[in-house]
Amino acid sequence: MRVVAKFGGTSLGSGDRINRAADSIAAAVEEGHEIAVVASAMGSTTDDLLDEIKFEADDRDRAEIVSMGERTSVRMLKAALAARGVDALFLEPGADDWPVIANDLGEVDVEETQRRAAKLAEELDGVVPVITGFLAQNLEGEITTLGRGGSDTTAVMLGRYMDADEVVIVTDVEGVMTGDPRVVEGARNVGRITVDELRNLSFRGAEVVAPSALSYKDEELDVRVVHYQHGDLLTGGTLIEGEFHNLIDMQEDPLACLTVAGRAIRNRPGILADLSVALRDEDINVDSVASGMDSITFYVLEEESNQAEAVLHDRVVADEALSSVTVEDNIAVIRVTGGELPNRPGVILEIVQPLSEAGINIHDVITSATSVAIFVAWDDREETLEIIQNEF
Ligand SMILES: Nc1ncnc2c1ncn2[C@@H]1O[C@H](COP(=O)(O)OP(=O)(O)O)[C@@H](O)[C@H]1O
Ligand SMILES: N[C@@H](CC(=O)OP(=O)(O)O)C(=O)O
Repeated sequence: MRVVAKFGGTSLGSGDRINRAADSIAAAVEEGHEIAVVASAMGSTTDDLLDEIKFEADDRDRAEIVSMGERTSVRMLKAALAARGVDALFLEPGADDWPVIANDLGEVDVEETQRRAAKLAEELDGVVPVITGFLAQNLEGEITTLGRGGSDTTAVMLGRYMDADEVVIVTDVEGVMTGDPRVVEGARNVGRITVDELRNLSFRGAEVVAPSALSYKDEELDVRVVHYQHGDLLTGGTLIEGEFHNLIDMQEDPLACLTVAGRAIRNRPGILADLSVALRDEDINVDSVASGMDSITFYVLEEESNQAEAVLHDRVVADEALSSVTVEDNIAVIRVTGGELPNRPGVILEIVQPLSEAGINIHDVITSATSVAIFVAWDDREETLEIIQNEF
């Protein structure tokens, strides 16, 4: 099996941990696997280096300084592997075989990186390359970085472009857990999770795998998260499944929008739950909810609109602090999911501006960490879809 194993800062945080990392790599090589290693800076080295820049330094100097973290780790790990009789070499920007090319903003040159990674893969041949994570080289040959947490991106991207079977992210937790074990008690390993689910979580603070790394995951590439104490790179931990979806998707059937207004919405805890339970009890599936100060809007399939209206009307009649329910049919929703949406300043404007120029009335915009849903009239859906497709 061809494996890219990424060791995070925590798994290389001391000489003892580097020995442990080298043992696990040596064991996998011994079992006959082809291994490429991606190494982060030891422990908190990146933060420590950045903290010591107490002077004006341009981006180039900062990248040079911060790169010393990863450049130290790969030398340590390569030497630890050599001490175990493993034939290894270290790779950093500037090396002949260096694979990761990006501009000074950290945007990867996909074509060039793919070409170089494929070449590196051909040359694996019994030698373990230990590659600096997080670092890239621009087309002028200068050092740049992929941004904080970028070693995960190095690993998953190289895993994909080197045609690896598996990427293993070695860190200080058993895997992806039900919550951050540093914060919640009793967190347990989820065992399996889809890449889209994890990407949502990682955009919202679960730093176990960087979100930009997950964009490179495709169906064929397994990504596993394991604890550095586990010892075996190829079993256990959490398996991240599926393919990252970057898509523009139009709901096939028309929706109806039901809006409930009343003062209860502003000041009564549990009102959203009450209304949701009433709909659930009638088996009505809610597509989306948009909550304002004085009203709540539920989007449901249009074919369920009459039933939903009756349910909500019963609640309004029974509750003095609710005033009215109203329905609009013939609504379409177009969702833009994935990509670098959350990192793209002005992304909502990029969508709504051309729609407004085309005279399309936007019914609602609902955003999440990794998606934007645009609600428009059913008759405007084709034109809206076309405009959004042109924008992305
Ligand atoms: N749901 C979660 N599952 C696992 N770890 C999580 C989760 N949410 C947050 N974390 C945190 O992510 C940390 C691992 O990420 P990070 O510190 O970046 O590791 P590394 O140095 O190996 O890259 C864990 O120590 C844990 O506190
Ligand atoms: N060392 C870099 C890159 C990185 O990915 O680190 P880690 O794997 O420890 O999260 C950083 O701190 O941003």
